[in-house]
Amino acid sequence: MEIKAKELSKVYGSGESRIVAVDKVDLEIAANDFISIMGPSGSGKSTLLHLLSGLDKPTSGSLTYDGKDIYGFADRELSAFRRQRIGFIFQQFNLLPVLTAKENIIMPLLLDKKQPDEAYLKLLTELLGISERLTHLPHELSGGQQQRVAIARALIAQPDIVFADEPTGNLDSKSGGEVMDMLRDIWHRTGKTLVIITHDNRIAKMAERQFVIMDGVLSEVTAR
Ligand SMILES: Nc1ncnc2c1ncn2[C@@H]1O[C@H](COP(=O)(O)OP(=O)(O)OP(=O)(O)O)[C@@H](O)[C@H]1O
Repeated sequence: MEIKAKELSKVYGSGESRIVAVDKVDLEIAANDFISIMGPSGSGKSTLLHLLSGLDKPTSGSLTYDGKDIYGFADRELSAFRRQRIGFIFQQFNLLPVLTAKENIIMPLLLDKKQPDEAYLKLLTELLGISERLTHLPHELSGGQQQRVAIARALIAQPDIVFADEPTGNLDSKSGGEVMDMLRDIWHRTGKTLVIITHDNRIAKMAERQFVIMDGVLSEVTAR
């Protein structure tokens, strides 16, 4: 899937309190890209991620997925598109506390009344080292294990692209490193597009294409 953002901007407030959180971002993401976006706190990382993934609408500019303007979709169509084509990984894991690891993983499919492909579920959970933990509740798992469950959930519907918002932000450096190694391994094996935002330079450097964002202005730092 090819994603094209043209002059994408998000402005909050007006007058003295006007903030340009994302400033005319042009970005082309090819299928199979592994992209990192690094920037300090308040630079616009989360806002850009929300715009790129259709979670939020821009003030101006356009965004297409394989030529389709996703902001032109009706709300329900956009939600279904996001569930089926886009995976999300959050800093806070966002697992449902009353569901087991397996139930959390397959939740996106159940919302679309689909059954999981058991072979794919097995492959994913083995790759992520959580196959022995599937009947556990989130609070019975370590932070790193919870994030690995969240990664399986992001991938279960076989999306084209995965967005990760500070995926290691809540982990110590050892489990953060493991989570990043697994994400990179899965990216290699599946060829999905992966976009990670981070303020950690070591994580940013693991990506194939590296970007920085400052005051909402995005620039690529890798030579292509
Ligand atoms: N809903 C909102 N209303 C007003 N201003 C906002 C809103 N959301 C974000 N902002 C402002 O937009 C700018 C970019 O915020 P954003 O959350 O995208 O930064 P970030 O790089 O993700 O920061 P962090 O690393 O701290 O999460 C900041 O100045 C922030 O205060």
